[in-house]
Amino acid sequence: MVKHTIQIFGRIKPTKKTAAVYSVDNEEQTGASLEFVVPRDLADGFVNNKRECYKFRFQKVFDQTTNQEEIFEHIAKPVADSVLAGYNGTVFAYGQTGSGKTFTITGGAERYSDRGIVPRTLSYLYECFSQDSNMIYTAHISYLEIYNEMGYDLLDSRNKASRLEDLPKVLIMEDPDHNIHLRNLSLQQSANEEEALNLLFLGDTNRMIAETPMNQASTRSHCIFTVHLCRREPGSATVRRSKLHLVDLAGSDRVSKTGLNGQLLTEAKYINLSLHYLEQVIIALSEKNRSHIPYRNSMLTSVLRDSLGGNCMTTMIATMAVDRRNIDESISTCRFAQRVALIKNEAILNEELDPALLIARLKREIVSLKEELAMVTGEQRDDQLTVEDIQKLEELVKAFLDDPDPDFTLSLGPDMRKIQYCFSLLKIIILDQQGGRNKHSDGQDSSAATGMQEEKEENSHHSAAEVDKLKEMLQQRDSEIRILIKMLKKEKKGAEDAAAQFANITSDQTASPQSASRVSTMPLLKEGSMDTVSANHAGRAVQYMQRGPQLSVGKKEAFENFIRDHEDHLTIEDNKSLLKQRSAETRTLREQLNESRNRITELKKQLEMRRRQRAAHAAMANHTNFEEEYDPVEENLCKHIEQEKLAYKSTIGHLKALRTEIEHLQLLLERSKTKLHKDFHKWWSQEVSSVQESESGATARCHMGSPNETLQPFPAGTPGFRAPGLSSTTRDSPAVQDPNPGCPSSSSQEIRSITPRSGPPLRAVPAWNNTSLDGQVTDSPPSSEWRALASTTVSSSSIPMTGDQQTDADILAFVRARQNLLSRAGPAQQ
Ligand SMILES: Nc1ncnc2c1ncn2[C@@H]1O[C@H](COP(=O)(O)OP(=O)(O)OP(=O)(O)O)[C@@H](O)[C@H]1O
Repeated sequence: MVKHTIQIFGRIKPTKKTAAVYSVDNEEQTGASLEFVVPRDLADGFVNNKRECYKFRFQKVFDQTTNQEEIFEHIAKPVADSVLAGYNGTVFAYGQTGSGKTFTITGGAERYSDRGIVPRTLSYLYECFSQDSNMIYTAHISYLEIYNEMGYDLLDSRNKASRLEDLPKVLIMEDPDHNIHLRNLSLQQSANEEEALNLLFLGDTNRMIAETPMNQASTRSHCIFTVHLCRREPGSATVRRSKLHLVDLAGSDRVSKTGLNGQLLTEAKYINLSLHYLEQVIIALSEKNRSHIPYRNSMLTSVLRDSLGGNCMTTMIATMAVDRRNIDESISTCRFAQRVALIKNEAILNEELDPALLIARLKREIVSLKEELAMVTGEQRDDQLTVEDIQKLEELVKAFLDDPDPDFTLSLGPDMRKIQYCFSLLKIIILDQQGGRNKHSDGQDSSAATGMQEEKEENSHHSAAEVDKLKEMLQQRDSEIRILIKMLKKEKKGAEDAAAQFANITSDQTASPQSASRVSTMPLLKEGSMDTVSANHAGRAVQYMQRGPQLSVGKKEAFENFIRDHEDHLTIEDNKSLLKQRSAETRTLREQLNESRNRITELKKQLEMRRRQRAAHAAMANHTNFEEEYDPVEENLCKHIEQEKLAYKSTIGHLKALRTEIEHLQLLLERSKTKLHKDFHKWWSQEVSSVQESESGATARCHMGSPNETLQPFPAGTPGFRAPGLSSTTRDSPAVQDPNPGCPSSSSQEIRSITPRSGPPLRAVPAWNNTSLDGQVTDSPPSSEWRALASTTVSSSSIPMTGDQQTDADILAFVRARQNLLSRAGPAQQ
């Protein structure tokens, strides 16, 4: 058992604003200190307004310039090490909203170097697994979000959650031994780093997509990413199970300060309530002789029960913003940390016997004991040795005879049948070796040997038949496997071809096969669905659209503009070019690797040749110990090989790091794309409803003004209505005339620049003009239907367009049919 107090670290968020006066001293022998000096006028707002200096102790305080790597090395790595050893571990970030909790735990979404504790810990854990060949490790991952006292499973892979409530709800259960179980929280096995990172990405995407207006940017929810580790020695029934919780708590801002009302206030109260219960638990734990700890008051404290005052190595990161307006919140974060530092945990090695492995081991022991018993009591086992037994024994005898070590023993266990069989084998071998010399020299021996020989022949005949049967089965399986591989390749090729058409971000051939499969599993657009979008449009829009549902033509165009003006666009482009650069670097490194491998092979050949030559010379000169003689050529070749091997290894290291970076960049891009989609849809629906509102008002007015209008203008689909960024006016289409000048829904309505209330402003584009991505404007109308419509001269009508390709085609067909009918009926009736 390891007793220790919860470790507390401080991290100060970089600021460009005027910072409060504070000082960090990491040189102190007993840890570090953080001191705030608050001027008297500011101090008035605090509980103790007489004080001007507030000094707090931490294990270490990381000032503004500290990077993510240092945070991982100092804070998370030691916890990860104890988890690898079999102890539970928790790292949690606490601090006011915007102080850098998510940045510290998960990381920033823009740069690879901004990776937070979670991805870095995953990389570290999997690296440790691969380096420790004496142990078998298995890892499972869960990702829980707690919001308003309700748990949600973030690893829901259905990708359908648009609200938090769509995610599976997690319920907390307690068994009679007071162990907490989380029902509905999925535990996903991850065999390697990439799978684990994909799970993190899935959880973060769900976290982002499912964020409600009330829950923006995770401010008001707690997120717990957990790695469940299992470690055992091969063949051993003893397993060590440990858990690592990486926790991003909700913002700790005090409600009175936030000035909230309504739903937000309820929410803030919930959060505050759960953080309040967390504080209560922490106070109770820091007090001596407190028997009752109120863990059950909230879901958060129930889940983190082991991490606080239990069986866990726990570390807290207090995140702080030091600009002057945040100083009181930072001081209260420090106060909270001081209390946390008093809590003592007792971490125990979570070692247990795996029942399944234990049963298997006990069964083996029973068999062995039975055999021993039979041997001691002289009881003979009369069942025959199986073909496998015989083969194994023959191999054992061969190994025994081949081993030059005189101490090497033939261990057969306490089974007399095996012992006798081996003896008979040995005898046959000896007799064989004696060959003709002793053959038939003694009639009795000879007949015994013949008897044994016959028995052996019978056995081998028997086993030959079995072997044939097995060979046949093997062939059958081989053919099955070949067929399956062929099918798989075909499937994979189909998927890759489709993915390659649409995904140029991930089209790099050097990307890992796993990432390729990630791309191929994305929903793809149907062929031909892009016919009216320019090639350029198709390229980029499709890249972004891979995640979401198919968009109509107008929406695609609007999306194009939206992408261009989105705040994340530059970051995405930067990451894309970085990805390309890294992929190119990977290609170069691969080439270097191949060259290095070839050089090593060549050098080895030369060395081999040299050795042969020397051996041949020595043989001619009858020179026996030539191998010990110094040969400068050989020495030089060996040196070269070693150098090449070193270079090879270092290139492999580089490649591995590059691969991780590429995978991370791909995930960042995916996340940005998802965000873009989400933002676009939000903005689009806002625009649609606002246009609908204004158009319906205007339509009502126009109706009153033109009672004789035959074709009724549609509220939201008139040519005057324009999807954001999409052509809307009929200015360039003289065939379509405005029946109601001045009416907002009429065709004469000029370009209306729609500026989103949220999201980037979009530029207006003239009707019939297709604006390509590079900004060139062409005169072609956006679709053939439109051209046809123009030529049918639908005068004095406003054609409603919905933006949905199918629906719009139906409307146009209807209009054309009507036009035909009217022209047949004659102009008089029109
Ligand atoms: N150490 C840092 N270096 C650079 N940027 C940072 C750092 N810490 C935080 N940021 C930036 O500050 C912003 C807010 O950080 P973050 O979202 O991590 O805060 P938070 O404490 O998790 O907030 P919330 O409680 O609302 O979830 C982000 O844009 C983030 O990238």
